[in-house]
Amino acid sequence: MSKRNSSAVLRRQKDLKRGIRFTVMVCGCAGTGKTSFVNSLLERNILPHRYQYHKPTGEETIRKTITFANLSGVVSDATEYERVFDPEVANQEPGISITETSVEILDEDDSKLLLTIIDTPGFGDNINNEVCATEIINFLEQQFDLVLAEETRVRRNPRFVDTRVHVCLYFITPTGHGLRELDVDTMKKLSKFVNVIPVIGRADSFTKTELLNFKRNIMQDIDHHKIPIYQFEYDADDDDDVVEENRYLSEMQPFAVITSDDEAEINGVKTRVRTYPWGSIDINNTEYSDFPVLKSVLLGSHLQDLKDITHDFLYENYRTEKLMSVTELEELRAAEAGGIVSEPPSMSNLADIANSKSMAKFDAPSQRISSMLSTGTTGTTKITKDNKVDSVASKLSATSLTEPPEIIKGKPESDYSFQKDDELASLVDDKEETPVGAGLAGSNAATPTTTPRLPHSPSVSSQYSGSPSINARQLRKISETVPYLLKHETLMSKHQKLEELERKSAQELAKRAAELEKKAMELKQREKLLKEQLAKKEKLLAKEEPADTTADTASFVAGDDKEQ
Ligand SMILES: Nc1nc2c(ncn2[C@@H]2O[C@H](COP(=O)(O)OP(=O)(O)OP(=O)(O)O)[C@@H](O)[C@H]2O)c(=O)[nH]1
Repeated sequence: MSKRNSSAVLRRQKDLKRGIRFTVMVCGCAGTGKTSFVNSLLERNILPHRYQYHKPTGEETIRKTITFANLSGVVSDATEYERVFDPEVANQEPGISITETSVEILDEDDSKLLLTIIDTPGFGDNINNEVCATEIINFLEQQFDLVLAEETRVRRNPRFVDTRVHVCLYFITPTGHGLRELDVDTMKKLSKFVNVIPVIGRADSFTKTELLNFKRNIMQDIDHHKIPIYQFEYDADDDDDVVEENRYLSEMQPFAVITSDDEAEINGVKTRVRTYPWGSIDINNTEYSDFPVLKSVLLGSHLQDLKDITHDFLYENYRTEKLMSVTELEELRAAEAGGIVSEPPSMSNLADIANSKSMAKFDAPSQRISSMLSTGTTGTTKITKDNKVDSVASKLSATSLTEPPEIIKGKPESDYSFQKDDELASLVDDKEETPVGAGLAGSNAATPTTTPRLPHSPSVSSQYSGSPSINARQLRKISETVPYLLKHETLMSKHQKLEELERKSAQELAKRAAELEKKAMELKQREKLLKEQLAKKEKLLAKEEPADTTADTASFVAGDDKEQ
Protein backbone atom coordinates (compact mmCIF):
# COMPACT_ATOMS: atom_id res chain seq x y z
CA MET A 1 0.00 0.00 0.00
CA SER A 2 1.40 3.42 -0.89
CA LYS A 3 2.20 5.92 1.86
CA ARG A 4 -0.63 8.13 0.73
CA ASN A 5 -3.19 5.35 0.67
CA SER A 6 -2.16 3.98 4.03
CA SER A 7 -2.39 7.43 5.61
CA ALA A 8 -5.84 7.89 4.06
CA VAL A 9 -6.99 4.57 5.49
CA LEU A 10 -5.55 5.40 8.92
CA ARG A 11 -7.27 8.76 8.81
CA ARG A 12 -10.58 7.17 7.95
CA GLN A 13 -10.23 4.66 10.75
CA LYS A 14 -9.57 7.55 13.12
CA ASP A 15 -12.61 9.35 11.71
CA LEU A 16 -14.71 6.26 12.27
CA LYS A 17 -13.70 6.15 15.92
CA ARG A 18 -14.39 9.84 16.42
CA GLY A 19 -17.59 9.61 14.43
CA ILE A 20 -18.45 10.60 10.90
CA ARG A 21 -19.86 14.09 10.62
CA PHE A 22 -22.59 14.55 8.10
CA THR A 23 -24.83 17.55 7.65
CA VAL A 24 -28.14 17.47 5.84
CA MET A 25 -30.21 20.55 5.06
CA VAL A 26 -33.93 20.43 4.34
CA CYS A 27 -35.34 23.29 2.35
CA GLY A 28 -38.72 23.92 0.78
CA CYS A 29 -42.02 25.66 1.34
CA ALA A 30 -44.12 25.15 4.45
CA GLY A 31 -46.16 21.99 4.59
CA THR A 32 -44.13 20.06 2.02
CA GLY A 33 -43.24 17.40 4.59
CA LYS A 34 -39.71 18.38 5.67
CA THR A 35 -40.27 17.91 9.40
CA SER A 36 -41.97 14.55 8.90
CA PHE A 37 -39.12 13.47 6.63
CA VAL A 38 -36.48 14.25 9.26
CA ASN A 39 -38.47 12.47 11.96
CA SER A 40 -38.88 9.46 9.69
CA LEU A 41 -35.20 9.49 8.77
CA LEU A 42 -34.16 9.42 12.42
CA GLU A 43 -37.07 7.15 13.40
CA ARG A 44 -37.80 9.49 16.22
CA ASN A 45 -39.94 12.61 16.43
CA ILE A 46 -37.05 14.97 16.98
CA LEU A 47 -38.37 18.02 15.13
CA PRO A 48 -41.63 19.66 16.11
CA HIS A 49 -44.18 20.60 13.46
CA ARG A 50 -44.83 24.29 13.20
CA TYR A 51 -48.56 24.17 13.42
CA GLN A 52 -48.89 21.63 16.21
CA TYR A 53 -51.66 22.14 18.75
CA HIS A 54 -49.32 21.64 21.68
CA LYS A 55 -45.91 23.07 22.34
CA PRO A 56 -43.45 20.19 22.05
CA THR A 57 -41.46 19.19 25.10
CA GLY A 58 -38.41 17.10 25.97
CA GLU A 59 -36.22 15.90 23.16
CA GLU A 60 -38.41 17.54 20.59
CA THR A 61 -37.19 20.95 21.69
CA ILE A 62 -33.45 20.36 21.26
CA ARG A 63 -33.07 22.26 18.02
CA LYS A 64 -31.54 25.68 18.16
CA THR A 65 -32.04 28.64 15.92
CA ILE A 66 -28.84 29.78 14.28
CA THR A 67 -30.01 32.71 12.22
CA PHE A 68 -33.14 34.58 11.40
CA ALA A 69 -33.75 37.45 9.05
CA ASN A 70 -36.51 39.29 7.31
CA LEU A 71 -36.73 42.19 4.94
CA SER A 72 -37.56 44.76 7.61
CA GLY A 73 -34.59 43.72 9.72
CA VAL A 74 -36.89 43.11 12.70
CA VAL A 75 -36.09 40.02 14.74
CA SER A 76 -38.81 37.55 13.92
CA ASP A 77 -38.21 33.91 14.64
CA ALA A 78 -40.04 31.82 12.07
CA THR A 79 -39.75 28.81 14.39
CA GLU A 80 -42.01 30.37 17.02
CA TYR A 81 -44.75 27.93 18.00
CA GLU A 82 -47.18 30.49 19.32
CA ARG A 83 -47.50 33.73 17.50
CA VAL A 84 -48.92 36.50 19.62
CA PHE A 85 -50.80 38.97 17.47
CA ASP A 86 -49.11 42.35 17.56
CA PRO A 87 -50.75 45.02 15.38
CA GLU A 88 -47.48 46.98 15.31
CA VAL A 89 -45.69 44.30 13.34
CA ALA A 90 -48.64 42.49 11.79
CA ASN A 91 -47.77 43.82 8.32
CA GLN A 92 -44.24 42.48 8.46
CA GLU A 93 -43.31 39.28 6.71
CA PRO A 94 -42.06 36.38 8.84
CA GLY A 95 -38.69 36.08 7.06
CA ILE A 96 -36.72 32.88 7.45
CA SER A 97 -34.91 31.07 10.23
CA ILE A 98 -32.13 28.53 10.02
CA THR A 99 -32.13 25.94 12.76
CA GLU A 100 -29.74 23.18 13.65
CA THR A 101 -30.38 19.88 15.35
CA SER A 102 -27.60 17.41 16.04
CA VAL A 103 -28.08 13.73 16.69
CA GLU A 104 -25.62 10.96 17.25
CA ILE A 105 -26.44 7.65 15.63
CA LEU A 106 -24.70 4.57 16.97
CA ASP A 107 -24.39 1.52 14.80
CA GLU A 108 -24.17 -2.11 15.89
CA ASP A 109 -20.37 -2.02 15.99
CA ASP A 110 -20.46 1.27 17.91
CA SER A 111 -19.32 3.39 14.99
CA LYS A 112 -20.83 6.83 15.26
CA LEU A 113 -22.59 9.04 12.76
CA LEU A 114 -22.79 12.62 13.97
CA LEU A 115 -25.72 13.84 11.98
CA THR A 116 -26.68 17.50 11.88
CA ILE A 117 -30.00 18.56 10.44
CA ILE A 118 -30.36 22.11 9.20
CA ASP A 119 -33.96 23.20 8.78
CA THR A 120 -35.17 26.37 7.08
CA PRO A 121 -38.59 27.26 8.52
CA GLY A 122 -40.17 30.28 6.90
CA PHE A 123 -38.84 29.50 3.42
CA GLY A 124 -41.44 30.53 0.84
CA ASP A 125 -43.77 32.06 3.44
CA ASN A 126 -43.04 35.65 2.45
CA ILE A 127 -44.50 37.77 -0.29
CA ASN A 128 -40.97 38.64 -1.32
CA ASN A 129 -38.97 35.48 -0.79
CA GLU A 130 -35.65 36.87 -1.98
CA VAL A 131 -34.47 37.12 1.59
CA CYS A 132 -34.86 33.33 1.99
CA ALA A 133 -32.39 32.24 -0.67
CA THR A 134 -29.98 35.01 0.33
CA GLU A 135 -30.05 34.00 3.98
CA ILE A 136 -29.46 30.32 3.19
CA ILE A 137 -26.64 31.11 0.75
CA ASN A 138 -25.02 33.40 3.32
CA PHE A 139 -25.19 30.60 5.85
CA LEU A 140 -23.65 28.05 3.47
CA GLU A 141 -20.95 30.47 2.37
CA GLN A 142 -20.13 31.27 5.95
CA GLN A 143 -19.42 27.60 6.66
CA PHE A 144 -17.00 27.56 3.69
CA ASP A 145 -15.35 30.71 5.02
CA LEU A 146 -14.86 29.15 8.43
CA VAL A 147 -13.03 26.21 6.83
CA LEU A 148 -11.00 28.53 4.60
CA ALA A 149 -9.98 30.59 7.61
CA GLU A 150 -9.06 27.46 9.54
CA GLU A 151 -7.04 26.05 6.63
CA THR A 152 -5.01 29.22 6.37
CA ARG A 153 -4.27 29.49 10.07
CA VAL A 154 -0.62 29.16 11.06
CA ARG A 155 -1.63 27.03 14.01
CA ARG A 156 -4.62 24.79 13.48
CA ASN A 157 -7.36 24.56 16.05
CA PRO A 158 -7.55 20.86 16.97
CA ARG A 159 -11.12 21.37 18.13
CA PHE A 160 -12.29 22.89 14.88
CA VAL A 161 -15.65 21.50 13.79
CA ASP A 162 -16.47 21.38 10.11
CA THR A 163 -19.98 22.74 9.75
CA ARG A 164 -20.25 22.63 5.95
CA VAL A 165 -23.53 21.25 4.67
CA HIS A 166 -23.05 18.13 2.55
CA VAL A 167 -26.46 17.77 1.01
CA CYS A 168 -29.62 19.84 0.67
CA LEU A 169 -32.91 18.03 0.16
CA TYR A 170 -35.04 20.49 -1.73
CA PHE A 171 -38.72 19.74 -1.18
CA ILE A 172 -40.76 20.63 -4.24
CA THR A 173 -44.32 21.70 -3.51
CA PRO A 174 -46.47 18.75 -4.63
CA THR A 175 -48.59 20.64 -7.14
CA GLY A 176 -48.21 18.09 -9.92
CA HIS A 177 -47.20 20.78 -12.42
CA GLY A 178 -43.47 21.41 -12.27
CA LEU A 179 -40.97 23.79 -10.76
CA ARG A 180 -41.86 27.32 -9.79
CA GLU A 181 -39.60 30.32 -10.25
CA LEU A 182 -38.68 30.26 -6.57
CA ASP A 183 -37.63 26.58 -6.85
CA VAL A 184 -35.51 27.17 -9.97
CA ASP A 185 -33.85 30.25 -8.55
CA THR A 186 -33.14 28.75 -5.12
CA MET A 187 -31.88 25.38 -6.38
CA LYS A 188 -29.53 27.11 -8.82
CA LYS A 189 -28.11 29.29 -6.08
CA LEU A 190 -27.85 26.48 -3.56
CA SER A 191 -26.04 24.12 -5.90
CA LYS A 192 -22.99 26.35 -5.90
CA PHE A 193 -22.41 25.49 -2.24
CA VAL A 194 -24.11 22.18 -1.62
CA ASN A 195 -25.23 18.98 -3.35
CA VAL A 196 -28.90 19.52 -4.13
CA ILE A 197 -31.24 16.54 -4.29
CA PRO A 198 -34.81 17.41 -5.32
CA VAL A 199 -37.52 15.61 -3.35
CA ILE A 200 -41.28 15.36 -3.75
CA GLY A 201 -42.93 15.15 -0.34
CA ARG A 202 -46.43 13.82 0.37
CA ALA A 203 -46.12 11.50 -2.62
CA ASP A 204 -49.27 9.62 -1.59
CA SER A 205 -51.35 12.50 -2.90
CA PHE A 206 -50.66 11.41 -6.51
CA THR A 207 -51.87 8.52 -8.58
CA LYS A 208 -49.19 6.41 -10.24
CA THR A 209 -49.56 8.19 -13.57
CA GLU A 210 -49.75 11.62 -11.99
CA LEU A 211 -46.54 10.96 -10.08
CA LEU A 212 -44.75 9.75 -13.23
CA ASN A 213 -45.81 12.87 -15.10
CA PHE A 214 -44.88 15.13 -12.20
CA LYS A 215 -41.41 13.56 -11.99
CA ARG A 216 -40.97 13.93 -15.74
CA ASN A 217 -42.03 17.60 -15.64
CA ILE A 218 -39.60 18.34 -12.86
CA MET A 219 -36.67 16.68 -14.62
CA GLN A 220 -37.53 18.56 -17.82
CA ASP A 221 -37.53 21.83 -15.89
CA ILE A 222 -34.21 20.92 -14.27
CA ASP A 223 -32.72 20.19 -17.69
CA HIS A 224 -34.26 23.26 -19.26
CA HIS A 225 -33.02 25.62 -16.56
CA LYS A 226 -29.70 23.79 -16.29
CA ILE A 227 -29.95 23.32 -12.56
CA PRO A 228 -26.86 21.43 -11.41
CA ILE A 229 -28.49 18.95 -9.05
CA TYR A 230 -26.56 16.04 -7.52
CA GLN A 231 -25.68 13.44 -10.14
CA PHE A 232 -25.68 9.72 -9.54
CA GLU A 233 -22.66 9.36 -11.78
CA TYR A 234 -20.64 6.31 -12.67
CA ASP A 235 -17.53 5.51 -14.63
CA ALA A 236 -17.53 3.20 -17.60
CA ASP A 237 -15.09 0.93 -15.74
CA ASP A 238 -17.06 0.85 -12.45
CA ASP A 239 -18.45 -2.43 -11.15
CA ASP A 240 -21.61 -3.53 -12.92
CA ASP A 241 -23.48 -3.28 -9.60
CA VAL A 242 -22.39 0.30 -9.09
CA VAL A 243 -23.31 1.26 -12.63
CA GLU A 244 -26.66 -0.43 -12.28
CA GLU A 245 -27.42 1.15 -8.92
CA ASN A 246 -26.49 4.65 -10.02
CA ARG A 247 -28.50 4.32 -13.20
CA TYR A 248 -31.45 3.15 -11.14
CA LEU A 249 -31.11 6.05 -8.69
CA SER A 250 -30.62 8.53 -11.48
CA GLU A 251 -33.80 7.42 -13.20
CA MET A 252 -35.66 7.58 -9.90
CA GLN A 253 -34.91 11.29 -9.41
CA PRO A 254 -36.66 13.27 -8.04
CA PHE A 255 -37.34 10.98 -5.09
CA ALA A 256 -41.02 10.91 -4.17
CA VAL A 257 -41.35 10.16 -0.47
CA ILE A 258 -44.13 9.35 1.93
CA THR A 259 -43.28 10.13 5.54
CA SER A 260 -44.97 9.93 8.91
CA ASP A 261 -44.58 10.56 12.62
CA ASP A 262 -46.56 7.46 13.58
CA GLU A 263 -45.20 4.00 14.25
CA ALA A 264 -46.98 0.68 13.91
CA GLU A 265 -46.19 -2.99 13.50
CA ILE A 266 -46.76 -4.63 10.13
CA ASN A 267 -46.22 -8.39 9.98
CA GLY A 268 -44.26 -8.22 13.23
CA VAL A 269 -41.89 -5.53 11.93
CA LYS A 270 -41.96 -2.07 13.47
CA THR A 271 -42.26 0.62 10.81
CA ARG A 272 -43.72 4.06 10.21
CA VAL A 273 -47.19 4.27 8.74
CA ARG A 274 -49.73 6.76 7.55
CA THR A 275 -53.22 5.84 8.60
CA TYR A 276 -56.22 7.01 6.56
CA PRO A 277 -59.92 6.35 7.04
CA TRP A 278 -59.68 3.67 4.35
CA GLY A 279 -56.46 1.95 5.50
CA SER A 280 -52.74 2.32 6.25
CA ILE A 281 -49.61 2.60 4.18
CA ASP A 282 -46.07 1.70 5.14
CA ILE A 283 -43.64 4.52 4.34
CA ASN A 284 -40.89 1.93 3.83
CA ASN A 285 -42.72 0.13 1.05
CA THR A 286 -40.73 0.81 -2.11
CA GLU A 287 -43.72 0.02 -4.31
CA TYR A 288 -45.09 3.48 -3.67
CA SER A 289 -42.51 5.37 -1.54
CA ASP A 290 -38.92 6.28 -2.42
CA PHE A 291 -38.28 7.12 1.22
CA PRO A 292 -36.23 3.99 2.14
CA VAL A 293 -34.12 4.40 -1.01
CA LEU A 294 -33.37 8.03 -0.23
CA LYS A 295 -32.56 7.11 3.36
CA SER A 296 -30.16 4.46 2.14
CA VAL A 297 -28.50 6.93 -0.23
CA LEU A 298 -28.06 9.57 2.47
CA LEU A 299 -26.93 7.47 5.40
CA GLY A 300 -25.18 4.74 3.47
CA SER A 301 -24.24 4.29 -0.13
CA HIS A 302 -23.61 7.91 -1.13
CA LEU A 303 -22.70 9.53 2.17
CA GLN A 304 -18.98 9.57 1.37
CA ASP A 305 -19.52 10.70 -2.20
CA LEU A 306 -21.60 13.64 -0.98
CA LYS A 307 -18.86 14.59 1.47
CA ASP A 308 -16.15 14.19 -1.16
CA ILE A 309 -17.95 16.39 -3.67
CA THR A 310 -18.56 19.03 -1.01
CA HIS A 311 -14.88 19.20 -0.15
CA ASP A 312 -13.10 18.31 -3.38
CA PHE A 313 -15.31 20.17 -5.73
CA LEU A 314 -17.72 22.72 -4.29
CA TYR A 315 -15.39 23.98 -1.57
CA GLU A 316 -12.32 23.88 -3.83
CA ASN A 317 -14.14 25.93 -6.47
CA TYR A 318 -15.19 28.41 -3.84
CA ARG A 319 -11.68 28.60 -2.36
CA THR A 320 -10.05 29.07 -5.76
CA GLU A 321 -12.51 31.77 -6.78
CA LYS A 322 -12.10 33.60 -3.51
CA LEU A 323 -8.31 33.54 -3.46
CA MET A 324 -8.07 34.40 -7.14
CA SER A 325 -10.25 37.43 -6.67
CA VAL A 326 -8.13 38.48 -3.71
CA THR A 327 -4.94 38.20 -5.78
CA GLU A 328 -6.49 40.03 -8.71
CA LEU A 329 -7.58 42.83 -6.44
CA GLU A 330 -4.10 43.14 -4.96
CA GLU A 331 -2.57 43.25 -8.44
CA LEU A 332 -5.03 45.93 -9.46
CA ARG A 333 -4.17 47.97 -6.39
CA ALA A 334 -0.46 47.53 -7.04
CA ALA A 335 -0.92 48.65 -10.65
CA GLU A 336 -2.91 51.68 -9.53
CA ALA A 337 -0.21 52.60 -7.01
CA GLY A 338 2.49 52.41 -9.68
CA GLY A 339 3.69 48.97 -8.73
CA ILE A 340 3.84 49.68 -5.01
CA VAL A 341 1.28 48.11 -2.76
CA SER A 342 0.58 51.01 -0.43
CA GLU A 343 -1.04 48.96 2.34
CA PRO A 344 0.75 45.72 3.04
CA PRO A 345 -1.37 42.87 4.37
CA SER A 346 -1.74 42.89 8.13
CA MET A 347 -0.94 40.00 10.43
CA SER A 348 -4.34 39.93 12.07
CA ASN A 349 -5.74 36.66 13.28
CA LEU A 350 -7.54 34.66 10.65
CA ALA A 351 -10.39 33.75 12.90
CA ASP A 352 -11.31 37.41 12.57
CA ILE A 353 -11.92 36.95 8.87
CA ALA A 354 -14.69 34.55 9.45
CA ASN A 355 -16.15 36.64 12.21
CA SER A 356 -15.77 39.98 10.51
CA LYS A 357 -17.06 38.57 7.26
CA SER A 358 -19.96 36.94 9.01
CA MET A 359 -20.75 40.12 10.84
CA ALA A 360 -20.71 42.05 7.60
CA LYS A 361 -23.04 39.60 5.99
CA PHE A 362 -25.26 38.97 8.98
CA ASP A 363 -25.59 42.46 10.31
CA ALA A 364 -28.77 41.88 12.25
CA PRO A 365 -29.23 40.13 14.53
CA SER A 366 -25.71 39.34 15.59
CA GLN A 367 -26.42 36.69 18.20
CA ARG A 368 -26.43 33.88 15.66
CA ILE A 369 -22.69 34.07 15.05
CA SER A 370 -21.72 32.97 18.51
CA SER A 371 -24.21 30.15 18.48
CA MET A 372 -22.96 29.03 15.09
CA LEU A 373 -19.37 28.82 16.22
CA SER A 374 -20.39 26.53 19.05
CA THR A 375 -22.07 24.08 16.70
CA GLY A 376 -21.72 20.41 17.34
CA THR A 377 -21.90 19.63 21.01
CA THR A 378 -24.91 21.41 22.41
CA GLY A 379 -28.32 20.07 21.67
CA THR A 380 -27.00 16.67 20.70
CA THR A 381 -29.30 13.75 21.13
CA LYS A 382 -27.72 10.36 21.47
CA ILE A 383 -29.82 7.67 19.95
CA THR A 384 -28.45 4.28 20.85
CA LYS A 385 -29.24 0.86 19.57
CA ASP A 386 -31.48 0.33 22.57
CA ASN A 387 -33.97 2.89 21.41
CA LYS A 388 -34.38 1.99 17.80
CA VAL A 389 -32.65 4.76 15.84
CA ASP A 390 -29.24 3.24 16.22
CA SER A 391 -29.14 0.50 13.71
CA VAL A 392 -29.36 2.37 10.47
CA ALA A 393 -27.86 -0.54 8.63
CA SER A 394 -30.50 -3.00 9.71
CA LYS A 395 -33.26 -0.53 8.92
CA LEU A 396 -31.88 0.14 5.51
CA SER A 397 -31.66 -3.52 4.69
CA ALA A 398 -35.42 -3.43 4.37
CA THR A 399 -35.04 -1.33 1.26
CA SER A 400 -35.14 -2.59 -2.26
CA LEU A 401 -31.47 -1.70 -2.60
CA THR A 402 -29.04 -4.27 -1.38
CA GLU A 403 -26.57 -1.55 -0.45
CA PRO A 404 -25.76 -1.52 3.29
CA PRO A 405 -24.59 1.69 4.92
CA GLU A 406 -20.96 0.62 4.77
CA ILE A 407 -19.54 3.75 6.31
CA ILE A 408 -21.60 3.48 9.42
CA LYS A 409 -20.74 -0.19 9.63
CA GLY A 410 -17.07 0.59 9.65
CA LYS A 411 -15.97 0.20 6.05
CA PRO A 412 -13.35 2.87 5.64
CA GLU A 413 -13.47 3.50 1.91
CA SER A 414 -16.44 4.43 -0.19
CA ASP A 415 -17.20 2.22 -3.14
CA TYR A 416 -17.78 5.26 -5.22
CA SER A 417 -15.12 7.26 -6.86
CA PHE A 418 -14.94 10.89 -7.76
CA GLN A 419 -13.18 12.15 -10.84
CA LYS A 420 -10.69 14.89 -10.04
CA ASP A 421 -8.81 16.98 -12.52
CA ASP A 422 -5.04 17.29 -12.15
CA GLU A 423 -5.12 20.60 -10.37
CA LEU A 424 -7.70 19.35 -7.96
CA ALA A 425 -5.79 16.16 -7.39
CA SER A 426 -2.74 18.10 -6.29
CA LEU A 427 -4.88 20.06 -3.88
CA VAL A 428 -6.26 16.84 -2.54
CA ASP A 429 -2.73 15.55 -2.10
CA ASP A 430 -1.98 18.57 0.02
CA LYS A 431 -5.11 17.96 1.92
CA GLU A 432 -3.87 14.52 2.92
CA GLU A 433 -1.35 16.16 5.18
CA THR A 434 -3.60 18.82 6.62
CA PRO A 435 -5.74 18.09 9.60
CA VAL A 436 -8.56 20.32 8.45
CA GLY A 437 -9.01 18.78 5.05
CA ALA A 438 -8.22 15.40 6.49
CA GLY A 439 -10.90 15.49 9.09
CA LEU A 440 -13.34 17.13 6.80
CA ALA A 441 -13.92 15.01 3.81
CA GLY A 442 -11.49 12.28 3.03
CA SER A 443 -10.87 11.81 -0.63
CA ASN A 444 -11.19 8.55 -2.43
CA ALA A 445 -7.50 7.90 -2.58
CA ALA A 446 -7.84 4.15 -2.88
CA THR A 447 -9.94 4.27 -6.02
CA PRO A 448 -8.56 6.88 -8.36
CA THR A 449 -10.38 7.08 -11.66
CA THR A 450 -9.05 8.11 -14.99
CA THR A 451 -12.06 7.80 -17.25
CA PRO A 452 -14.60 10.60 -17.27
CA ARG A 453 -17.83 9.94 -15.46
CA LEU A 454 -21.03 9.72 -17.38
CA PRO A 455 -23.23 12.70 -16.75
CA HIS A 456 -27.00 12.52 -16.88
CA SER A 457 -27.78 16.20 -16.94
CA PRO A 458 -25.93 19.53 -16.84
CA SER A 459 -22.58 19.10 -15.19
CA VAL A 460 -21.93 21.05 -12.03
CA SER A 461 -18.43 21.95 -13.14
CA SER A 462 -19.53 23.70 -16.28
CA GLN A 463 -21.91 25.86 -14.30
CA TYR A 464 -19.50 27.52 -11.99
CA SER A 465 -16.32 28.33 -13.81
CA GLY A 466 -17.32 31.92 -14.36
CA SER A 467 -15.73 34.99 -12.84
CA PRO A 468 -16.30 35.58 -9.15
CA SER A 469 -18.87 38.09 -8.04
CA ILE A 470 -17.77 39.03 -4.56
CA ASN A 471 -18.10 42.56 -3.31
CA ALA A 472 -14.94 44.55 -2.85
CA ARG A 473 -15.51 45.35 0.81
CA GLN A 474 -15.38 41.69 1.76
CA LEU A 475 -12.40 41.12 -0.48
CA ARG A 476 -10.42 43.82 1.19
CA LYS A 477 -10.87 42.15 4.54
CA ILE A 478 -9.74 38.81 3.22
CA SER A 479 -6.82 40.31 1.31
CA GLU A 480 -5.64 42.06 4.43
CA THR A 481 -5.35 38.92 6.38
CA VAL A 482 -5.05 35.83 4.23
CA PRO A 483 -1.50 34.60 4.81
CA TYR A 484 -1.26 33.01 1.38
CA LEU A 485 -0.48 36.50 0.12
CA LEU A 486 1.63 37.37 3.07
CA LYS A 487 3.65 34.21 2.80
CA HIS A 488 4.06 34.64 -0.91
CA GLU A 489 5.28 38.21 -0.58
CA THR A 490 7.68 37.41 2.26
CA LEU A 491 9.10 34.52 0.32
CA MET A 492 9.50 36.64 -2.79
CA SER A 493 11.38 39.40 -0.95
CA LYS A 494 13.60 36.85 0.82
CA HIS A 495 14.33 35.25 -2.50
CA GLN A 496 15.24 38.59 -4.06
CA LYS A 497 17.57 39.45 -1.17
CA LEU A 498 19.29 36.10 -1.46
CA GLU A 499 19.76 36.53 -5.19
CA GLU A 500 21.23 40.00 -4.63
CA LEU A 501 23.63 38.65 -2.02
CA GLU A 502 24.66 35.79 -4.28
CA ARG A 503 25.24 38.15 -7.17
CA LYS A 504 27.38 40.48 -5.04
CA SER A 505 29.51 37.71 -3.56
CA ALA A 506 30.02 36.19 -7.01
CA GLN A 507 31.24 39.55 -8.30
CA GLU A 508 33.52 39.90 -5.28
CA LEU A 509 34.92 36.45 -5.82
CA ALA A 510 35.55 37.05 -9.52
CA LYS A 511 37.30 40.31 -8.73
CA ARG A 512 39.50 38.63 -6.11
CA ALA A 513 40.28 35.74 -8.44
CA ALA A 514 41.31 38.16 -11.20
CA GLU A 515 43.59 40.01 -8.80
CA LEU A 516 45.21 36.79 -7.61
CA GLU A 517 45.69 35.65 -11.16
CA LYS A 518 47.34 38.94 -12.06
CA LYS A 519 49.65 38.64 -9.06
CA ALA A 520 50.55 35.08 -10.01
CA MET A 521 51.39 36.19 -13.55
CA GLU A 522 53.62 38.95 -12.25
CA LEU A 523 55.45 36.55 -9.95
CA LYS A 524 55.96 34.09 -12.77
CA GLN A 525 57.40 36.77 -15.00
CA ARG A 526 59.72 37.91 -12.19
CA GLU A 527 60.91 34.33 -11.62
CA LYS A 528 61.59 33.94 -15.31
CA LEU A 529 63.55 37.18 -15.40
CA LEU A 530 65.65 36.18 -12.40
CA LYS A 531 66.43 32.79 -13.90
CA GLU A 532 67.58 34.44 -17.15
CA GLN A 533 69.81 36.90 -15.27
CA LEU A 534 71.30 34.10 -13.20
CA ALA A 535 72.03 32.04 -16.29
CA LYS A 536 73.77 34.99 -17.93
CA LYS A 537 75.99 35.67 -14.92
CA GLU A 538 76.94 32.04 -14.62
CA LYS A 539 78.04 32.01 -18.23
CA LEU A 540 80.17 35.13 -17.73
CA LEU A 541 81.83 33.76 -14.60
CA ALA A 542 82.55 30.45 -16.21
CA LYS A 543 84.45 32.25 -18.97
CA GLU A 544 86.63 34.37 -16.54
CA GLU A 545 87.95 32.25 -13.57
CA PRO A 546 86.83 28.73 -13.15
CA ALA A 547 88.39 28.46 -9.56
CA ASP A 548 86.43 31.35 -8.00
CA THR A 549 83.17 30.44 -9.69
CA THR A 550 81.22 29.37 -6.65
CA ALA A 551 82.18 32.30 -4.41
CA ASP A 552 81.75 34.86 -7.13
CA THR A 553 78.40 33.48 -8.17
CA ALA A 554 77.16 33.55 -4.57
CA SER A 555 78.30 37.14 -4.01
CA PHE A 556 76.78 38.16 -7.32
CA VAL A 557 73.44 36.68 -6.46
CA ALA A 558 73.49 38.21 -2.94
CA GLY A 559 74.31 41.59 -4.40
CA ASP A 560 71.58 41.20 -6.94
CA ASP A 561 69.06 40.35 -4.23
CA LYS A 562 70.01 43.50 -2.30
CA GLU A 563 69.37 45.54 -5.38
CA GLN A 564 65.91 44.00 -5.55
N1 LIG B 1 -50.47 12.95 2.92
C1 LIG B 1 -49.29 13.16 3.46
N2 LIG B 1 -49.13 14.09 4.40
C2 LIG B 1 -47.91 14.26 4.95
C3 LIG B 1 -46.79 13.51 4.55
N3 LIG B 1 -45.73 13.90 5.26
C4 LIG B 1 -46.17 14.87 6.10
N4 LIG B 1 -47.48 15.09 5.92
C5 LIG B 1 -48.32 16.05 6.61
O1 LIG B 1 -48.15 17.33 6.02
C6 LIG B 1 -48.24 18.34 7.01
C7 LIG B 1 -46.97 19.18 6.93
O2 LIG B 1 -45.87 18.35 7.20
P1 LIG B 1 -44.57 18.89 7.87
O3 LIG B 1 -43.65 17.74 7.98
O4 LIG B 1 -44.87 19.66 9.10
O5 LIG B 1 -44.10 19.88 6.74
P2 LIG B 1 -42.97 20.99 6.81
O6 LIG B 1 -42.44 21.13 5.45
O7 LIG B 1 -42.03 20.68 7.88
O8 LIG B 1 -43.78 22.27 7.17
P3 LIG B 1 -43.37 23.46 8.15
O9 LIG B 1 -43.18 22.81 9.49
O10 LIG B 1 -44.52 24.37 8.09
O11 LIG B 1 -42.11 24.04 7.60
C8 LIG B 1 -48.40 17.64 8.33
O12 LIG B 1 -49.76 17.63 8.67
C9 LIG B 1 -47.94 16.22 8.04
O13 LIG B 1 -48.56 15.26 8.84
C10 LIG B 1 -47.00 12.51 3.52
O14 LIG B 1 -46.09 11.82 3.11
N5 LIG B 1 -48.25 12.39 3.02
